[in-house]
Amino acid sequence: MDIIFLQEVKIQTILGVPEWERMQPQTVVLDIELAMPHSRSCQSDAIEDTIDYGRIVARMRERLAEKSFRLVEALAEDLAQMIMGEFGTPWIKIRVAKPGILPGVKQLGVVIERGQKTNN
Ligand SMILES: Nc1nc2c(c(=O)[nH]1)N=C([C@H](O)[C@@H](O)CO)CN2
Repeated sequence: MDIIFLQEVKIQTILGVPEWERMQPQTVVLDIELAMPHSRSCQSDAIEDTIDYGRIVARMRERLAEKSFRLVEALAEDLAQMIMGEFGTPWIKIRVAKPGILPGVKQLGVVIERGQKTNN
């Protein structure tokens, strides 16, 4: 099974529980791994045979501009379901981090994993 990864994708969005935190967009940092449904592109060298990671980044930016969440868990779940539904990946792992939101903590957040890895 082949995996596409995206590391330290920075996106601005409204997120947080308290009102003060939701008053302006903050940066979330995303690390994503997603399974390819097949490995055809390794032989064909054709973008049509793979999941275009540029399109995933563009869709996540659109999504987080139009929606807002209170919890990092809910944000991660929404992106996982969107990517699985729109891009046909059978398995995804998403790490959502908030940098510098709590004093003395560099980053905090959540990691979720959805779907099944297949044996391609
Ligand atoms: N498990 C979580 N705990 C907390 C979250 C969260 O999203 N998931 N969020 C907050 C606040 O938004 C915090 O970042 C700022 O007060 C607190 N705990």
